[in-house]
Amino acid sequence: MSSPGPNLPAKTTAGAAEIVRVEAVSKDFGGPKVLEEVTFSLTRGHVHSLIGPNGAGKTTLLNIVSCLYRPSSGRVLIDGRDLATLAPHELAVLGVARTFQNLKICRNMTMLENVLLGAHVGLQGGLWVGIFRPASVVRRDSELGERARRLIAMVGLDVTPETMPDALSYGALKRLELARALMNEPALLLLDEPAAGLNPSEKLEMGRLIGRLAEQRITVVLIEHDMKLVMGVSDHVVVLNYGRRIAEGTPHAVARDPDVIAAYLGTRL
Ligand SMILES: Nc1ncnc2c1ncn2[C@@H]1O[C@H](COP(=O)(O)OP(=O)(O)OP(=O)(O)O)[C@@H](O)[C@H]1O
Repeated sequence: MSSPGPNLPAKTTAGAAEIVRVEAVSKDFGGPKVLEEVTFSLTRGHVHSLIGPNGAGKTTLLNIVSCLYRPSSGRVLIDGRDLATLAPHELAVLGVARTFQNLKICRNMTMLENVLLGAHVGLQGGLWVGIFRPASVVRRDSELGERARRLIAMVGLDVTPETMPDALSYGALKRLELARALMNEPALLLLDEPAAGLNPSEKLEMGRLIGRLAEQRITVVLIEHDMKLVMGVSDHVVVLNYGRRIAEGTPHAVARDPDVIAAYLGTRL
């Protein structure tokens, strides 16, 4: 992953490039709407948090932005491309990666192999290339292996990459998932509750890690219930309640928004 060059512009909202636009998105599953006319846009290289009480529609929205669900109406544009025109596998080409609320780790594969699963490389050349492995394929595999090892270290997993997942703590497995999501050098990273189940020091470390990703110009969308983490790491927060966007803005602004305070029944954000 490349570091930002010295000439990269500082993070500003005004005039900064939009990477995602969610336009009047509604969703139902055959019953009442779980998302209703939700509109907002996300700025490249920023950390955006999607918050709201349980059942507000956060994961549904993330599933729409990652092409797992189609909206019932409205549309989502990534880099100006309407997701309705894309097949789900084309999302990786747009540079979108995600992690899930529940761990999706292959227990019978090493950490390294799990991270390598994040590399979207097809079997170019088919079976014969796979069997005879020309120099270009050997070189590609070795570069991917190096990249996976660097990412394992970057997310702070200080054990040999050949370690089996069963030897890792829950917090370490969350970081392993993050390393796998980074394997394809995403421009847009969608994280569904990356800190759920972590202890306070692991949460702090996850927050630092997310901040470092944004420094590398990766746009992060974070669903998170831990308000300390959200307030500490976000440039921009979108608040959903009963499927509607009730507020958006800086963490400071949304924490003082009366509608947001009411939605959280007075809970201090
Ligand atoms: N596949 C589905 N079929 C039917 N209803 C669904 C489906 N997925 C989500 N829902 C409903 O949509 C609503 C919003 O759910 P969603 O998981 O998006 O909320 P959330 O804000 O992510 O909640 P939480 O914070 O508890 O994870 C809920 O009422 C849920 O039951």
